[in-house]
Amino acid sequence: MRPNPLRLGVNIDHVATIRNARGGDHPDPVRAAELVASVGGDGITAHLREDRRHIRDADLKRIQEATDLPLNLEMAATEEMLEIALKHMPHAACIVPEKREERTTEGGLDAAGQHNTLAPIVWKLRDNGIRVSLFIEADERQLDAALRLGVPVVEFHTGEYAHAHLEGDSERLSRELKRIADMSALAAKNGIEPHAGHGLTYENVQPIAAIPQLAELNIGHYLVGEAVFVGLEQAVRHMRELMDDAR
Ligand SMILES: CC(=O)[C@@H](O)[C@H](O)COP(=O)(O)O
Ligand SMILES: NCC(=O)COP(=O)(O)O
Repeated sequence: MRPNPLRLGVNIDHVATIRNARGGDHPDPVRAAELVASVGGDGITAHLREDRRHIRDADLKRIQEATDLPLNLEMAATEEMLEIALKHMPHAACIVPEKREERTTEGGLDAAGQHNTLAPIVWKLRDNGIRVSLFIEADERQLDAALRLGVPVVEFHTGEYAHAHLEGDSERLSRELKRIADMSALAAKNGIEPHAGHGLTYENVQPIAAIPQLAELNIGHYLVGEAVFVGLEQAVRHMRELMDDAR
């Protein structure tokens, strides 16, 4: 069986982090989105955090106007974010868990424990034609909950996998990889399109990219960091090559 094509969504949040460090307008995440489009990235991901620590409201419209690439808006499950999503109508909305004090998204969304909170938000987005995705751990209980919510897409949080790789813990790494592979197969079998992302790098991306059912990887922090040394275009191109080789 030939695996599905694997899309690369580039998360440009941390271009905005650098911009915000000085309060001006440089570097502009919109310019990053244009560069991603020019080198064949498949989509732009942007997380409008409740505390606006990187992407800001005004960036969304500017990103949408600057490129034709589909925008995947990462958002917390709140009324405020729902309203913003409905105003901007991104191609996709990925519901993520959010804690103000966290350094980054530390785990997956508890879709199983929050069905009643998530359901009206998921349905409202879906009824307005936005492709809804849930950012969850690769775990059967969470996948079941995603099925019950009727979402077309889940994105598996690869943070634990990335930590295991960083720490050189090969046993944990194999375990994490297996659960992402198993849950990707189960999602696809049940008609949900599996995506993955968080903490992916040149060094750890290939085993994930080789999972045949995965349709999209969303990668940001590492690419923006690497862009400091080689430029964003080259960083995206190289990531794309590694993903294609792994396929
Ligand atoms: C949900 C997720 O994983 C992304 O939004 C990404 O990591 C954004 O960066 P921060 O988590 O650092 O805000
Ligand atoms: N959903 C994951 C994402 O968009 C990118 O995460 P990271 O590569 O910035 O860790």
